[in-house]
Amino acid sequence: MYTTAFLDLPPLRSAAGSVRLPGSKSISNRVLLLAGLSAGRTRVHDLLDSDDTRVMIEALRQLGCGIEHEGRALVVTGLGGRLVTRQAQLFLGNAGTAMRPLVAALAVLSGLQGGRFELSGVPRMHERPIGDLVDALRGLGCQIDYLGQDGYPPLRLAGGTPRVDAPIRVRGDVSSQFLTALLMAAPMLSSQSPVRIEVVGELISKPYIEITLRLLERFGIHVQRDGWQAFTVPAGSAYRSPGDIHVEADASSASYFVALGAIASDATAPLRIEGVGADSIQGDIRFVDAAQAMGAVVRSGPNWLEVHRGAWPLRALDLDCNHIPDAAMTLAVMALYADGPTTLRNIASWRVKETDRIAAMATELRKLGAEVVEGADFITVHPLREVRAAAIHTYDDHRVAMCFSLAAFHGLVAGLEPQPLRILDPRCVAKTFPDYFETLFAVARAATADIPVLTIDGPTASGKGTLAAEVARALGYHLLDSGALYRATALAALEAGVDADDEAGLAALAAGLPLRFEPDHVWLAARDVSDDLRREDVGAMASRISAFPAVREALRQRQLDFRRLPGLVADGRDMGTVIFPDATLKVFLTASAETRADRRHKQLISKGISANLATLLQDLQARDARDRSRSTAPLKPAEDAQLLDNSALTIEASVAQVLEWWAQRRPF
Ligand SMILES: Nc1ncnc2c1ncn2[C@@H]1O[C@H](COP(=O)(O)OP(=O)(O)OP(=O)(O)O)[C@@H](O)[C@H]1O
Ligand SMILES: Nc1ccn([C@@H]2O[C@H](COP(=O)(O)O)[C@@H](O)[C@H]2O)c(=O)n1
Repeated sequence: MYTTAFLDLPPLRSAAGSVRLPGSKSISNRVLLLAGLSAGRTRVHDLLDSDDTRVMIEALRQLGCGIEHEGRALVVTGLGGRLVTRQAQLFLGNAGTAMRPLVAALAVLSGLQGGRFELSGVPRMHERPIGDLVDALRGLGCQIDYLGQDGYPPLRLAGGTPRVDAPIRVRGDVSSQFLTALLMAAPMLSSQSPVRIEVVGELISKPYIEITLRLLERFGIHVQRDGWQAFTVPAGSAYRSPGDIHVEADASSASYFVALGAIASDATAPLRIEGVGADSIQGDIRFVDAAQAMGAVVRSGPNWLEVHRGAWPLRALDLDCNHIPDAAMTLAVMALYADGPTTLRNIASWRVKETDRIAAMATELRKLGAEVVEGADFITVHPLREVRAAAIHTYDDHRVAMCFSLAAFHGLVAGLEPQPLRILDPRCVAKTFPDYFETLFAVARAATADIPVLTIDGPTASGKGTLAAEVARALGYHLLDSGALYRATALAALEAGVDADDEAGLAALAAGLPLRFEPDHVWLAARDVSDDLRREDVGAMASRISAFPAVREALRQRQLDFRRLPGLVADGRDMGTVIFPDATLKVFLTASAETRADRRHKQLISKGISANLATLLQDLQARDARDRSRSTAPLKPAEDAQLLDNSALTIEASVAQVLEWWAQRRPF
């Protein structure tokens, strides 16, 4: 997951391959609560692991449900209708799918059995209306107090005397989650008589109610329906755990990849989406119809989709999106690639989601250069005719971040000069799809020259590795420690007894090294050699063999292969001069030999390795001399490098300086 302050996306050009999507948020949180209310154990497979499900799991744990991991499944041992904890303060982040159903379930339980529960969330949660649900529950006889502003969380649920002698009435035109919440809680009120719930006003987001009804069925509750206006839970209904239940992949998350295929995949290499398909019970699967109307070519199986571009530019749409409120945001970005203005209607619910999504989408699309018209319940987006480099504000809204990543393909629009795109606070995708950007980068392609590289070269122990790792972390970029390749060759040569003067033998060894890099670890075949690579004898051997042109050539392509989306920070001796001469920023890092010897000395001592400062200074000077004087790729600053002497700088100050130089080269 990207936890950086921003993520820069270079211009993207195509997409191919296969993605497996995380579980549906809507299904995950419904299943968790139903499992928590049922008696016995429910083994939940393919559960979404995200911010919103974590708050639900934590709430269930606080309420006394058993939560255990069994392999990759989560086992919930439910309450069986009996409260074991009568008091709790539950923090539910910004998860509407946790807040609304828990309010209903705990209001009913505390009314029937006594108890006092406080439910709160992040500040935005306290701006998301819940008054219609509270009114319905109060109408039943539940006691609920607002702890902040009337009509909004936080709330206190403090008992009461719930009765179902009259139908429960709830508004359906603000959020369908209110009805979902009541449907999931209703079985607890059905011991004596049926529970009838009547919807006041036009019910929005009906497909989400369909999910609720289907999942209630799986848990033994057979709701009788009167169209979309009234629902009856029969008398004597009781939650029954299905034992095992599988969560299908998230259809709303699939929308980004369906759109990606429509924009950037061709028929010879379509984009394949695993985990959700034609048999999905999620309403957002209907996004596929909208994408097809815009020109996508889609094939599907029960739990997979395959998508590629059909019409280009895409065809403009005028669509009532009430049935796909979440996925419709993706259409707003697809509209940039259409042949005319696209209007998305009946989307008033966008205004009370994680943020005011109509305002957010309009503001950010305009930043890119698009013409946008917004109304109370619609948005019209015109295709891009000009484009600007833009830093997209994401409003702590996962869907804003995910759908705007698709704007990075604007270079595919005829006549547009591609511009970099910045997604601010990319971590917000953790709400439903923590690995969204990693998944995107696994299938998206950019021109190699467009993938930014920042190089840090310099002599031994100048702090290149430390600086490079920190800068890569701040930017969310990949990291290449090129010295590790030379060290691995040296280690393999020492262990195989290859002579330090045998250039051809060393080059052959380098070319065939079974090397694998993981964060903070380097593997040689099945062995973790991270510590061995830092040995002084290995460093000395690396310094000798790195002078051979054939060895350098053997390692060249491996280094180039590190240039992957979204970008690379590379440290070594010749990163800026030879391997990545087109790097966006080249830093040449130095420190006095004494300072460097002292740092290396401390580094070794801290690892429990004894070392002599004078010997270290001598070795280091010898190694510098060898690196500087060799004929191939000698250690020297690139002509366009920024020089940084960090003898008197802290690590933090060095990192800040490099990030400042980087920022100066960015258009944001
Ligand atoms: N600016 C700095 N101030 C103080 N210590 C630093 C600074 N930069 C790095 N160091 C410390 O110096 C030591 C050597 O740093 P590092 O391993 O990053 O150097 P390097 O140039 O990558 O070395 P090598 O070329 O041998 O791989 C580490 O212990 C690191 O914490
Ligand atoms: N791009 C590079 C990186 C390293 N070397 C040589 O490898 C030795 C070990 O490198 P460290 O950065 O891990 O110390 C080093 O002494 C260099 O001789 C290189 O040539 N080019």
